[in-house]
Amino acid sequence: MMQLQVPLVNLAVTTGEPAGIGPEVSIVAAKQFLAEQPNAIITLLGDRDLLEAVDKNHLNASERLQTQAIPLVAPVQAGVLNHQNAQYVINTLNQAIDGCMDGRFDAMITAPIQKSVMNLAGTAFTGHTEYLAGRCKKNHVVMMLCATLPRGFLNLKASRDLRVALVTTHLPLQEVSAALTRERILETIQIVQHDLRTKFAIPNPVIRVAGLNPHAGESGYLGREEIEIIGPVIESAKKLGINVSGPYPGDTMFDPASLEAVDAYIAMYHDQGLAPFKFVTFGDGVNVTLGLPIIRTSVDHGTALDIAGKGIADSGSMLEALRLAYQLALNQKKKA
Ligand SMILES: NC(=O)C1=CN([C@@H]2O[C@H](COP(=O)(O)OP(=O)(O)OC[C@H]3O[C@@H](n4cnc5c(N)ncnc54)[C@H](O)[C@@H]3O)[C@@H](O)[C@H]2O)C=CC1
Ligand SMILES: NCC(=O)COP(=O)(O)O
Repeated sequence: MMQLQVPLVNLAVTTGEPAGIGPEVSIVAAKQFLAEQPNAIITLLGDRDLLEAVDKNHLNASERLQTQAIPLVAPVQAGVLNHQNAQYVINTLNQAIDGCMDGRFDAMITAPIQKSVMNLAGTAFTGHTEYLAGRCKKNHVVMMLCATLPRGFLNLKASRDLRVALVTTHLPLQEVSAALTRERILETIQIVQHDLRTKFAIPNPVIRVAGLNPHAGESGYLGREEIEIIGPVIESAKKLGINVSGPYPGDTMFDPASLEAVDAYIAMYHDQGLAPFKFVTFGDGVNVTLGLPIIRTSVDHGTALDIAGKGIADSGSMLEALRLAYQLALNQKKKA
C-alpha cells in the first residue's frame, strides 16, 4: 500500500522579551510540541546563554529542537526590563521574518515582548502585528485571536473554534472612530474571508461584524457610524459574495447560540473583541496575523514580568500557537 508522506514543517520561535516569561514558555512548549509531532523542527531564536540558563538541557530534548543564536546586548535579570535589549528583540523578529520570506522557515511563532521597552529605546513600536506589516510591506494586516472551545462549554454540541478579528488594533480609544473608514472595514472583512478560505481551509466562512456604539447606535440616537459607515460596508461585502452580517451590538454579538454557526467575529477595536475572547479562553488563545505573505502565530498573553523566572508560567498558549502554526503551514504545503 502506498504510504502518504507528511512533509516536514520548520517552525521558528522568537523567544520574546528576555526578562519576561517568553524564553521559558518557548522551551517548555517546544519540547512538548515536538514530543507530540514527529514531522516538525523548531528553531528557537534567542541568546544561547539565556536559553541555557532557563533550561540547560533543552537542546538534548530532541535533535529537532535547534537554536539560532542571537546575542543579548546587556545582561538580563528575570522580571527587570532593560531597554538596551530592545534591539536584541528586534533582531530575533527580523531573522524569523527573513527566514520565513526566503523559505528557510514555514512559519514563525512569537513569544511576548514589552512594547514600552521598544519605544523607550527610541523605536516607535505598537506591536508585532504592525511591525510585521511594515517589514512585509503590507499596508493592511488583521489581528485575529483563535481558540478551541470544548464540547459542552456554553452548551456546545461539539468542540468549536472561536475566532475574533479586529478592525483596529493598538490605537487609543479616542482615535478609533476616525480610523473606521469604509475602506479599512471592507478590507478587514475581505482579508478575514480570504485567509479563512486559503489558510484555514474553510470554504465559505460565516462572518459577523460588530457596530461601534452601544446598541449598534440605537438607530442613530447613540452614534451614526453604523448607519453611515459600517452598515453600508457590510452591504458592499455581501454583494462581493461574502457571507457576512451585522452590524451587531458589541455586547450581544457573541451570543452563545451563534457560536455553532459563526466562523469569525469582527470587532471594531481591541477591547471590544479581546475582552470577551480572553474571558472565555485566557491561557489557550492564539493570536494570528492575517493578510501577511508568511504565517505568524503568537501567544494571547503578555510578558508577565511578575512571575518571570519562577518556573510557574503556563505554556498552554504557546503550545496552541505552535499547533496552529504547524496546521496552517501544513495546509499551505498540501496546496503547493
Ligand atoms: N504578543 C505579545 O507580544 C503581547 C505582549 N503584551 C505585552 O506584555 C506586557 C505586559 O502586559 P499585561 O497587560 O501586564 O499582561 P500579561 O499577560 O503580561 O499579564 C497579566 C496577568 O496574567 C498573568 N499571566 C500572563 N501570562 C501568563 C502565563 N503564561 N502563565 C501564568 N500567568 C500569566 C501575569 O502574571 C499577570 O498577572 C505589555 O508590555 C504588553 O504590551 C501583551 C499581550 C501580547
Ligand atoms: N492584545 C494583543 C497584543 O497586544 C498582541 O499584539 P502583537 O504584538 O501580536 O501585535
